[in-house]
Amino acid sequence: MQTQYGNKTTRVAVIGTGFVGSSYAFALINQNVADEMVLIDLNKAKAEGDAMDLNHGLPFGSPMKIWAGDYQDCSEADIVVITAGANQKPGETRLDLIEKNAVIFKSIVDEVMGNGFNGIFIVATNPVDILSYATWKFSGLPMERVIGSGTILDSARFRFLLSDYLNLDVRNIHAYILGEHGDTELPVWSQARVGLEPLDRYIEKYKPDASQEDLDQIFVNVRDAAYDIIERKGATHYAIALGLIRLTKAILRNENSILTVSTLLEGEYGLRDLYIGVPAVVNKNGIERVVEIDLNKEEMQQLQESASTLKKAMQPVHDMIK
Ligand SMILES: NC(=O)C1=CN([C@@H]2O[C@H](COP(=O)(O)OP(=O)(O)OC[C@H]3O[C@@H](n4cnc5c(N)ncnc54)[C@H](O)[C@@H]3O)[C@@H](O)[C@H]2O)C=CC1
Ligand SMILES: CC(=O)C(=O)O
Repeated sequence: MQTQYGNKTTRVAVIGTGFVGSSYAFALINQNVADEMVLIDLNKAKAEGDAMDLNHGLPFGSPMKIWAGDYQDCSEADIVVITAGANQKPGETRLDLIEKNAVIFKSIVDEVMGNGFNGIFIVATNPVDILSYATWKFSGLPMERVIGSGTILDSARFRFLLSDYLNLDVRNIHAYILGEHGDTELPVWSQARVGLEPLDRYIEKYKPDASQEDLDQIFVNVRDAAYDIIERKGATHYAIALGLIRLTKAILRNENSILTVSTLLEGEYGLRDLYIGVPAVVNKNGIERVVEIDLNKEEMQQLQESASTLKKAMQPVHDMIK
């Protein structure tokens, strides 16, 4: 296959084949973006079963090599996607998962690096901002090669709910959620656009029955979507899987796409030494650059508060890297 990685065989390793990992794996076989996919899980039988099941679908799709493997297979991987670890139980916050998932991450990242991995990590496990920072620290890789899914999913939810409200194609809604992938995230209303129109102008002209209460509720529904879905079916996995695919493609196809991912800030937005969801250009090198969009005073304040919540919650990781 000819990809942006030239004629080299492209390999994605998925660590953790639970709801999120297996949904991602299923989506990947439909995208014709990687030549090989290796599935790794503590529960080896689950990874083997998934590999068998996915392989049986290949006659209906594009050629690909899929197998259940182990950490040695990461040495040749271009991307390692980590979706392993505990998920939220009803009522649990993402930050509640930090203690157990940080320990799991230490062992996974040590194994991956110990086997000579030299590619790009994509992290999805929660709390994703803190575990992306942990992966960067544990791996010793440059920051541009450790990317968290950040608010990629939240921005998608925001765009979908706005498109539904305005009865428009979601692809014409340009709006970001920034900050923690979690309870302190924030909507960037001041920069939201419909086509080329600022959202408030579009609403003024074409949606006179819109109300501030409706818009506030849209954000609440975005912020609380994980709780609402987990209450109903125990996990969220399809939309994040597609978000992770979007990120995978941006890397393997060298797209230079702007996505709201979790990345290390080194002074941007007045913040440093934490991973948090902001727009960034993603290409074959990973993070090419953070994009600093104009935030109004209230949004900037909310971002600072979100960052400060994350910094406080990072202590278990700092204790592990002392
Ligand atoms: N970033 C985001 O937007 C989203 C993140 N998530 C997060 O993704 C993570 C996974 O969620 P689910 O797939 O629903 O959980 P799950 O419980 O279905 O799957 C987790 C998998 O990780 C495996 N695992 C656990 N420890 C491991 C280890 N040391 N090495 C290898 N594999 C190991 C388990 O055997 C299991 O198969 C959770 O932290 C969840 O909160 C979920 C949805 C969206
Ligand atoms: C579980 C999670 O992080 C989400 O669906 O947003």
